[in-house]
Parts: sequence; structure tokens; C-alpha cells
Amino acid sequence: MGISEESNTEPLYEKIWVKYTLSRVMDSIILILLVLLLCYRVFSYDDMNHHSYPWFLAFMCESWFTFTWLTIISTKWNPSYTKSYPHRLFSRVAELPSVDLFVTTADPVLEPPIITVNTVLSLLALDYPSNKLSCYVSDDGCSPLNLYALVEASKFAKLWVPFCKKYNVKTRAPFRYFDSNNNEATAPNNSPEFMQEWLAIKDGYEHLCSKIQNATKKSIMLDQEFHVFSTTQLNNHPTIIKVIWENKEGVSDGVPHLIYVSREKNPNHPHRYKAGAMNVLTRVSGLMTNAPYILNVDCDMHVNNPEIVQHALCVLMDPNSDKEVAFVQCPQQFYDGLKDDPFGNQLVTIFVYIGGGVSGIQGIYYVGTNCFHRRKVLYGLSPHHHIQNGNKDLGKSSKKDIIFGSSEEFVESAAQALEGKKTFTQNANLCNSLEAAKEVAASGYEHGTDWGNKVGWMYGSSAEDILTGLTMHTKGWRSESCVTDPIAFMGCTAQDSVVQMAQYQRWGSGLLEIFFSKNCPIFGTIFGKLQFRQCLAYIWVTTWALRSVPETCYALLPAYCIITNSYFLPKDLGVLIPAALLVAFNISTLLEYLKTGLSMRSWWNNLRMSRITAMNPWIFSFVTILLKKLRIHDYAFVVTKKELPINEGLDKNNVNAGGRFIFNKSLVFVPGTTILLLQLTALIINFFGWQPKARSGGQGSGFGELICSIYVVLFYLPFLKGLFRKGKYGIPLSTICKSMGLALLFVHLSMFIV
Ligand SMILES: O=c1ccn([C@@H]2O[C@H](COP(=O)(O)OP(=O)(O)O[C@H]3O[C@H](CO)[C@@H](O)[C@H](O)[C@H]3O)[C@@H](O)[C@H]2O)c(=O)[nH]1
Ligand SMILES: [Mn+2]
Repeated sequence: MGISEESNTEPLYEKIWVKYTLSRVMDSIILILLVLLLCYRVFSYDDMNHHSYPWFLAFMCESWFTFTWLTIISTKWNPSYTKSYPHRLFSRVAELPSVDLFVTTADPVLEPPIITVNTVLSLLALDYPSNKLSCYVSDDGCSPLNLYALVEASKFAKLWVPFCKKYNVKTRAPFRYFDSNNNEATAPNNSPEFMQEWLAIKDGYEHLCSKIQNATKKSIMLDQEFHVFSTTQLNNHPTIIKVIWENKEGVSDGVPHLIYVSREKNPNHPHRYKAGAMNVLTRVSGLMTNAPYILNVDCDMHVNNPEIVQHALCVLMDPNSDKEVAFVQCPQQFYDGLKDDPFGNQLVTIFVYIGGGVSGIQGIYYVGTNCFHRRKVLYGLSPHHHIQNGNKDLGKSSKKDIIFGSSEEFVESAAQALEGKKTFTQNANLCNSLEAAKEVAASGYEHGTDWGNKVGWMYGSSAEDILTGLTMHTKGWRSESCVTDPIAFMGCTAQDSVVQMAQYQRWGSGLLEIFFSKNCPIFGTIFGKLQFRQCLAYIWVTTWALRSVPETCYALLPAYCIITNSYFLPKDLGVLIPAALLVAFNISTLLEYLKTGLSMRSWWNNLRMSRITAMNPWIFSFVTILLKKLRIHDYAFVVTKKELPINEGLDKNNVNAGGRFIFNKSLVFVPGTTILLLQLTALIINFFGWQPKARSGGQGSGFGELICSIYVVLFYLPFLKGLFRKGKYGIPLSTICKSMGLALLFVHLSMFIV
């Protein structure tokens, strides 16, 4: 069999199923214990009718935990991942398709332009014919600084891109390539020619950095091409689109197109945050290049594997997947992660166990970045739709207006994308479509259309990513994850606890909003094509914020019981059930961490952070959505602060400090501080034997409650330290006072409720 024949029969990608037997066994044991505990509570209720509140409350909380565990176990049950064979792609397809690359940035202060620039450079240098790539940057900050940085970056790209391709550089974000920890920098090729070029490139990059830095300090002169910014306000400005670089000759080894887009903002029109920005990019790119595939990344997510486009295309171009797979999601991993993951935000095990698990059902969630979409799916196509049907559905020119808006050019381009026609003419002049592009980037363009509702990125949640993926799964599409070695993209994650709390709070509310909307996964299964277990997986993720209620109640129970001398744990041998649960849960999670190659410390940190997250930011997420539903108060998308990578020498010694909790006056730390103060109160009361007499001669709190209380204190150790520390590492006095007030109120009320 000849090589070409062989590769014509072999698949472009394979789905590989993994069996984590140990995980399954442990998870099942935990489920059985949870059910046993619930049964115990029900059956022992009768003969001990002096059981009071705590018993009932514990039962309610444990029912919720059991339900959550069911969703987890179902999601994790048969994990899978894909293996792709890029070398087969080249012999299989006559011509590689084009891919549009989207980058979003929103705030030049929280998202320093040099970070965006690195992401863009890494995209421009992808190992893919450059005449098939076009990079669109959306700037919601409407900042001349971002435009300036990109213009300068495009100049540097003319050195950087050929250099990367010539020497097959692995790390294509310059700041990572020149990082002193990167052993690739000079290793592969020590020829004088290479060294000379290397030095020139390093020089060029440093020059670029210092130019951007100077511009940040001095602010940009608003003349010539920057004149348009002279009258702009953040929330009130016309559309600005600049073709920064056009690969006019369409050469395959040049620099891809680079286009800057700052969509119109008008205080009278909602701008829908990131989802709105993505939809504008979709339309603008539809007019300019209309590639059938779209890769989108956040401004901090640089390419870490230059061959990732080929890998993803293997999945998307497989003959079967055209009618099945909507998108290909690559993992979200982070560089310069703090040692042992003190804030539990590196999400490694979540990606392996939950991400892998859900990939084995209907497909991994879309997480907002590092994802390849099919344009036609974004335009609302359903799977297994013949093009003709697709046309009927989305067709009829009168109806297309309502769906896609009033731009005839765009409606035309959308029709072509839906039919899978090749429209990308390599020598087309991008500037010809500027006027049409400005029209579709206008703030009022979407009014009365299906954008954000049936087409494009979905509106109605600050977790637009999960919502958009869910809508696709509900239509019956699948998705695949694409895990490569090295990992495809790397980004930055919150570097301190304050930023982390804000991020979790936004996620919590965005997700819960989906659960309480018409897009709720439960409806998706009843009325749509969302598979049942996929529905459970979506319930697991969209109800994060709801967990705050049972988790907080459960954490308060031991303190309450000690203070009032009552109990919530079984008094007889039944106590072995919760004890076994505690042990099994800890062992099983610990084993998962160790198996993923993580440390024991990082296991504990994550365990602790899951509790802290559930009881602090998620309470506020819950309240936020409550207020929104009651139409009392709406909320905004708070952009996560991104930091430049830790400079050598400067912070390396300070890594411990980096892992330390910092606090501010935000209310988000009040629940945790209150819970901690209550446990301490309870422990003191217990120690000095100040408990009241057990009610009506019944039994009082015991060893179990004491252990639980201490366990909660252990989780809140960072808060405990915070009580005694000063400055940003200490809990502010105002927070302590508020928490003390709440704790006193709680103790006082407890006395009545027993
Ligand atoms: O009005 C806005 C707000 C944000 N963004 C961009 O959206 C991206 C994500 O924002 P970020 O603050 O980094 O949020 P994260 O918490 O890191 O984002 C995660 O969660 C989001 C959903 O909550 C997803 O959209 C992201 O892709 C995912 O990485 C960034 O590129 C922003 O520039 C905009 O373009 N316009
Ligand atoms: Mn981010």
C-alpha cells in the first residue's frame, strides 16, 4: 500500500477512551456512603423524635451534596480524549482552509498591551500558511495605546514570523521565548548565523517593549492615524477599524492580515461585553475574509504549540465530523502558576477529570478561549442539516434580514458560509470592505435581529462561553477536546486572592443565570437534543453558586451545635458513615491529584479553596442573580486583572508572599470571617465547658461536632492568619467588625431557635 493510499483510509483523528477504575470505585463508594447517610437519617428519625433542627438541616444539605455527587460521578464516568494526526491532513485535503483568529481585549490597564501583543505575535507566527490566516483584535477599551502597540508589533512581526519558521522555534510568544527559564532560546542552533539573527530579534523585541512602555507612560500623540481617538470616550465613540497589515500578495510565508476593531459604543445601546465583541468580530471578519473556521483566544492566551491549527483541523475536517462536531476546545492552562496552586485557580484536575469526562458524553464545554468554531454553526446551522435545508431554515432573503441584520453584503457572506462555498479570494483588498464592516460593527446593528439569541455568541450571561456551547449542544452538535503535547495555549491566571474572588463571583453569577433562564439545561434535554448525562454535566457547572447555601449551612452546623449543645451527627455506630465519608472523599481526591502529577499541598489548597469559594464569592453570585431576577439590580462583566510574568530575581524570592492571601474591604470576605469567628467561639465555649444544658435531657454535642468545627477552621486557616496580620495581608478592621456583629447575632438567635 502506497503512503498516500494508506493515509487516505486512516482517520484524521481518533477518540480514545480512558478508564480510571480507581476513580470509579472511589466515587461509587462515596455515593453509596452518601445514600446510606441519607437513609440513616430518615430511618432513625422516628425513634429519636427529639432530633431537632440541625438533624433536619443536615439532611437537607446532604441531599444536595448527594445530588451534586451524582452529577459529578455521571460526568466523570467514561472520559475520553482525541488524538490527531496532522501529517495525514496534508495528503488528504487538496487545499487547506482559511482560519480567522479572534483576540479580545477590553482594558489597557487591567490587560497591559504587551500581553495582547505577545498573544497576537504568537498567532501570526502559527505554523500554517499565512495567506490562510487573518487576525482580528477587538479592543473594547478603545485605546490608542492598543492600536499603537499592535502597529509596532506588526513591524516586529516581519522579523519574528520568518525567524520562528526558519528555525522552527517552539515558543512563539516572544516574552516566553526570551524568558531566562526557557531553555530553548539558544539551545537548538549555535551557528554564528543563528546567533546573529537571534541577537537582532532579541534587540527588536526589547525595542518593541520599551516603545510600548514609553507610550504607556507618556500617552500617545493623537495625530495622523490616531486622530480618530481624539474625541472618543470609553462608552461613546464611533467604530474604528484599521487594517494594520494586509498580506497583499497573499504569500504563504509572509505575515497574516492584522485588523484592529473597536466597535461603536453608545450609552443607549447595550454592548453585551465579550459576547457583543465576539459577534462584531464575527461579522467584520465575515465581510473581510469569511473563513469557515474561527479560533478565538482571550488577550492573555498565547499559542504554545504552533501546530495547533493542524491538530484542530484534523478533528473539524474529518468527513464525519462536519455534521457532528461544532467546536474543538483546547485546554486552558496557565504560565507562571504559583507553587502548589494556593488559590485553586489552575484548574488542572478539573480539566482532566471533568473536562475529560464530559468529552466522553456529548462533548467538552466551550470555555471562552482556545477554541475552534465552525462559522456556519455560529450562524445557527443544526447538525445533519442538508445545505438545502439549512437554506430553507435560514434562507429566504426576507427572513435573512431578521436573522443577520440589514447589511446586504453580510447576508450574502453568511449565505456563502452556510453553504460552505469558498469565498476567500486571496488577493481581495481588505480595505474595500471597510465601509460595510463599519456598518455591521455599529452599536445598533443587532437591534431586532437574532444575534446573541439564535446566532453568534449568546447574550444573557456573563458566562457567555458556557451558554454558547450549551446552545450548540442543545441543537444536537457534539464537541471535542484537543489535548496536544505541548499544550496548545497558555494564559495567565489570577495572581492574588482578591482578583480570584472577583473572577469566581462573576463565573458563579453568569453560570447561575444560565440555569435560571430559558436556556436551562433541563429544558435542553426535554425539548432539545441535549443528552441526559450532558444535561447533568451542565447542571453541575451552572449551579456552582447554588452550592453556597448548603455549604454555608453545613459549615455553620458544627458551631451551632456546640454553642447550643445539640447535635447533627449520629450518636450510635451510625457516626461511622460520615466518618467513612470524610476519609473516602479525602483519599479519593488526593489520589486524583497525585495521579495528575500534582503535590499533596496543591490538593489541600484546592480542597480548601473549593470550600472558601463556595462560601464567599458564590454567596454573592447567588444574591446577585436573585437581585437581577427581582429586577432590583443588574450586574456587569468585571474584567480579570492580568499581570506581566514575574520578573526574574524580583519576585522569585517572594513566591511565598505571592501565595499568601490578601484581603480588602470588599464584602466578599465577610461570610468567611464570620464562619471562622463562629467556629472559634464554639471551640472556646466547648473548651471552657460553657455550653448550656442539652435540651430536654437529650444528648448534647459531641466529639463529631468538635472535629467538624476544627476541620472548618483548618479550611479557613488563611483567614485565621489574616485576623492577626497587618496591611494587605490582614483582614481589614471594618470586615472584622461586620463579621463580629453577624456572629453575635447568630449566637443570640441560636439560643432562641434550639
Ligand atoms: O466587555 C468586555 C469584557 C471582556 N472582554 C474580553 O473577554 C476576555 C475574558 O475576560 P477575562 O477578564 O480575562 O475573564 P476570565 O475570567 O479570565 O475569562 C474566562 O471566563 C469568561 C466567561 O466568564 C470567558 O469569556 C473567558 O474566555 C474565560 O477565559 C478578555 O479577553 C477580555 O478582554 C471583552 O472583550 N469585552
Ligand atoms: Mn482571562
